[in-house]
Amino acid sequence: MPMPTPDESPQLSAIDYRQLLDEVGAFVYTTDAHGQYTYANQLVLELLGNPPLQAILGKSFTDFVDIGEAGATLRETDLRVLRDGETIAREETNYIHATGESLTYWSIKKPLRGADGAIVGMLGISHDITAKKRLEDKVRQQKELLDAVLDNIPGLVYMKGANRRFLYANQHLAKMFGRPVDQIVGRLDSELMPPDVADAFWQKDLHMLATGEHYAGRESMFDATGQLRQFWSVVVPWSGFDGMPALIGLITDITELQRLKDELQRQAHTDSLTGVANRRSFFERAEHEFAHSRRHGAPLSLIAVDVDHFKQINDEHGHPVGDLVLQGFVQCCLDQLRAQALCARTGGEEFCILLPGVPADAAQAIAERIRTAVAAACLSPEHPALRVTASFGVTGLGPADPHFGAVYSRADRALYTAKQQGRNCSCLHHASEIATSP
Ligand SMILES: Nc1nc2c(ncn2[C@@H]2O[C@H](COP(=O)(O)OP(=O)(O)OP(=O)(O)O)[C@@H](O)[C@H]2O)c(=O)[nH]1
Repeated sequence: MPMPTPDESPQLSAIDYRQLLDEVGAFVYTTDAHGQYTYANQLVLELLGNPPLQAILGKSFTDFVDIGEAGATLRETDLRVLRDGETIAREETNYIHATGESLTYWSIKKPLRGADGAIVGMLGISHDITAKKRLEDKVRQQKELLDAVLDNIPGLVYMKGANRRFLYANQHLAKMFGRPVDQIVGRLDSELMPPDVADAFWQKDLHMLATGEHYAGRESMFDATGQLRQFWSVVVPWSGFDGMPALIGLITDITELQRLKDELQRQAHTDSLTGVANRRSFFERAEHEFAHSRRHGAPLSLIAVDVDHFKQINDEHGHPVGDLVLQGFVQCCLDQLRAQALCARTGGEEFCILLPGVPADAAQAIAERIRTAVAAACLSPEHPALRVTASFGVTGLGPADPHFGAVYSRADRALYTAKQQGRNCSCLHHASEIATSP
């Protein structure tokens, strides 16, 4: 069917146009050059309180509706249209004092010109976008609220898509990467981390995306300042927007917690006065070394040491000096030992030195070296005349030793012999000697 030409289309009367304008769903009005109504559609009349059209002619919006200070802005805008001929399209929010309502419009105002081009009035079309605006405000507030929660929980939160790109990052994660959030969102994980690290994470991610399983585990990573940090990471698969799979991650920085745990563990294994291993830690490590030497047929020696007449030192110089002597004594021992040796305080003034890989004869030579160094040392600088000696019981692991306790007992007996022999000496008990003697 051929389309009618403009000339053939039915002519609309002024009344028809008015009815049409009442139906457009927007506020439509015209004013004269002074900003006073010359026409208003039904919606405008309803807004003004339903006066007849005749009653509003020659009057302006603010004659009907009190919008307080916003009235000045409104008049200023109208002036720009009526005086300067500008077309203005902008959002306007009017607080209606009578109802306490705040209404927001998207308003277009343009000058109406006469045949000579002079401005004779203004055409205004406004859409009520209050509901849309309220919805936007609500969404914005909810986003701000969510951001406040996610940025203030003490954790690194992110969302990553199945394409390896970050969909969300909170401020803590941004700080860890040393970049603003908008430089993280949309980026590939491999752009933010060393590729091998990103690939290792991605392997885990792939598994979760494929199986829907959750992940929880410890991870470590360098932060933006180059510090190695420890994390507890929990990752949960999510079906995502429009069914696009994604992963939600919550990472807790446990660096400090781990440091405290390590420190507590160190303290639990260390003698607080001398800084060497304590008795419990010594026996744990000794059992381990015993088993290792057995398996590999490697030598293992033990030196049991006791400071001579230590009670006398305490009695003559006081307990604090006794403490200093113990610390100085340990330093003397350590100075003579290699890193593989384990020096431990097993009692008040009793020490043990475990020597993995060292045969008994060589262990006695080490004991002698320590003994000579201790006897020559000044262990308490405030008492230069104070001389300290120690006795040493030495033994090596024997084929018949059923457990480390047997080695320890033999070293202890060797130490007793050294004490019996007048102190400040070392005594070696070979495993074979003990096996043959009752
Ligand atoms: N200053 C100090 N003294 C300690 C500590 N632990 C134990 N002692 C003291 O060490 C002394 C050990 O004395 P004894 O077991 O009689 O041995 P000794 O005097 O060294 O004599 P012999 O071993 O036979 O040469 C005691 O006086 C304990 O009070 C400590 O941490 N600091």
